[in-house]
Amino acid sequence: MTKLLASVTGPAEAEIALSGGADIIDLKDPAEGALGAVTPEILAATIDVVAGRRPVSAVAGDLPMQPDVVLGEVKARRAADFVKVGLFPASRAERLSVISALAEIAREIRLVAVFFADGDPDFTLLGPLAAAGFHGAMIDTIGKGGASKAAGGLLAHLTIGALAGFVRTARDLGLMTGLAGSLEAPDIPRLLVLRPDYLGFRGALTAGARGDALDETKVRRIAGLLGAGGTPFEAQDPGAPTAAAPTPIDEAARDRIFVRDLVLDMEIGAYGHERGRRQKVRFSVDARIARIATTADDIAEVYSYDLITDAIRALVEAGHTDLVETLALDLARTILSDRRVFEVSVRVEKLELGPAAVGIEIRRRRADFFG
Ligand SMILES: O=C[C@H](O)COP(=O)(O)O
Repeated sequence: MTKLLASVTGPAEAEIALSGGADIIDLKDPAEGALGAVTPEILAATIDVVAGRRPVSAVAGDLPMQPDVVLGEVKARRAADFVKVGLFPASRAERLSVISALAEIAREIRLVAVFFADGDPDFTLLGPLAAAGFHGAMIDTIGKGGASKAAGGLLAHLTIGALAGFVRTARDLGLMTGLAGSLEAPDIPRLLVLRPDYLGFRGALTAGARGDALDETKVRRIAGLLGAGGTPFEAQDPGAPTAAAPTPIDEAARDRIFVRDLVLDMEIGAYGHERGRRQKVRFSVDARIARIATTADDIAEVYSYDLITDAIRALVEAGHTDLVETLALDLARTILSDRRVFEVSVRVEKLELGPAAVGIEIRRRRADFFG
């Protein structure tokens, strides 16, 4: 299950984060920048208060990409369970020099590299990070609050497809994965689809601005959304299938979320002439969900069509697919992995093969994939 990383300023906020249900206590000074570090003394005091109840991570600071500087700051925080090291904008050679300098301590200190979605992220560095012995890799944003908040968080800078590629590659390399960057409640179900090891929050957990104190109610709400797998409606779904035999659909208890006629260019087809080029494919998806409560006005509580378009785009960006059948099944499986969705129809049409659109339409229920 995807865990909640909560960035706190010290022992007092660590207690609030723990009471609210955070899984990882992450030390950070928001006044000092995206990865503003707390002092080793505050780190020690927080580790004392947390007392092993949860892992404690610490950021090394907003640092220049100079090996000696980074190495020194990381070593000063070796008491933490994880130390997060930012890969700030710099040349590839400079970033690589920092990564290889850290290899000497990667056996004794669990290192997590932080890419910045708005800071020239270079995911080809995932291989060198794994080779250097890093424990994990995550994405965050440098811009926080104010004007940059208006510019949006993580999803304003990287597509779901790019994030899916990051999580997949990092996981294949054996790295723990995390995503963060001015995340808000509605982002949670969209990112849970990617199954990162954790999502990181600060701004969404405070009473107001990012520098304000942590608010336990807000931590609890975000923890609840993560713990529910982004599926707060599950308990209200009276007709959720539990056995292999399909239950009859109670039409009155269902609502419908749809995406119609989304046309994207993608690599698809089993013929030689279809390889190495993109062609237009039209997607239409109709998802049956538990009836939405008449009081629901919070996007975080409602299954969103964003989840459908995200799933389509992630599959399209994942690379060549031979068959529309495979594509339709993968899409149906992804959409039904959200427990709020009871049944889905997926239509995939290739638009450039002849005078007519050709393709497939399938209808599946949760029990078809998940028993
Ligand atoms: O590591 C996670 C960050 O502290 C996230 O902070 P933010 O949600 O304010 O961008």
